Amino acid sequence: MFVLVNLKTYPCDPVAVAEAVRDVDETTDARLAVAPAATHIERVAETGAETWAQHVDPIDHGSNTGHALAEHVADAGAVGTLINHSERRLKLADIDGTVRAAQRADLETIVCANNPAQIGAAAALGPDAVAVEPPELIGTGTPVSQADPDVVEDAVAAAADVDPDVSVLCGAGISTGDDVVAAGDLGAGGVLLASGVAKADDPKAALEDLVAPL
Ligand SMILES: O=C[C@H](O)COP(=O)(O)O
Repeated sequence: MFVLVNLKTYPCDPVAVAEAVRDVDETTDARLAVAPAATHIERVAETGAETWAQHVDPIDHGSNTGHALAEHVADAGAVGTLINHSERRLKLADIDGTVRAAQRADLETIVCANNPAQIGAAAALGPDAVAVEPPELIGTGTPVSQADPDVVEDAVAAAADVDPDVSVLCGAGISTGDDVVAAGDLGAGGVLLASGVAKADDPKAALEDLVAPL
């Protein structure tokens, strides 16, 4: 299972969380990675933790003030990027352009979507993976894998119909190892989570609990 921890803009220490991700990753067969804010990518990547961007823009080198260029994100140490997170929604053409920009910079891609129909459309754009996240469950602590198992199963089916090589993650409210196991039982290849680790008093203990049953 792939466990990707999105730090959003939570007021945690990104380097400390990254060190915990790195250390716990060495104890498990699961794959752990962390997605810090753009300004923290370089420091986080220097810890040795697998580092992802939360967003890049569908642009090339040039006159793009205030944008995140895929090549810059890769140079800073990121190996992949989230695209179209529920808190950073894009138009369809921009999702497509961002997947191409990330591929140009050799960044792995996960396109996020709200529901199975959008997952099918996202999978058609050729990312490495898609992530289904019902927005109403994000940050609630109520795990999608238990509160809305149908949305996960339907997302897995929708992606497989389009491209069986596109992996499916699920996210929203995931915070325990049982939630991760439930996600795997529904066909997900990983989980995308944030508050369960970023807001935990002890992020390393939270990570250890997430991977304990795997
Ligand atoms: O990127 C992560 C998701 O939005 C889930 O957030 P959450 O784990 O706080 O519900």
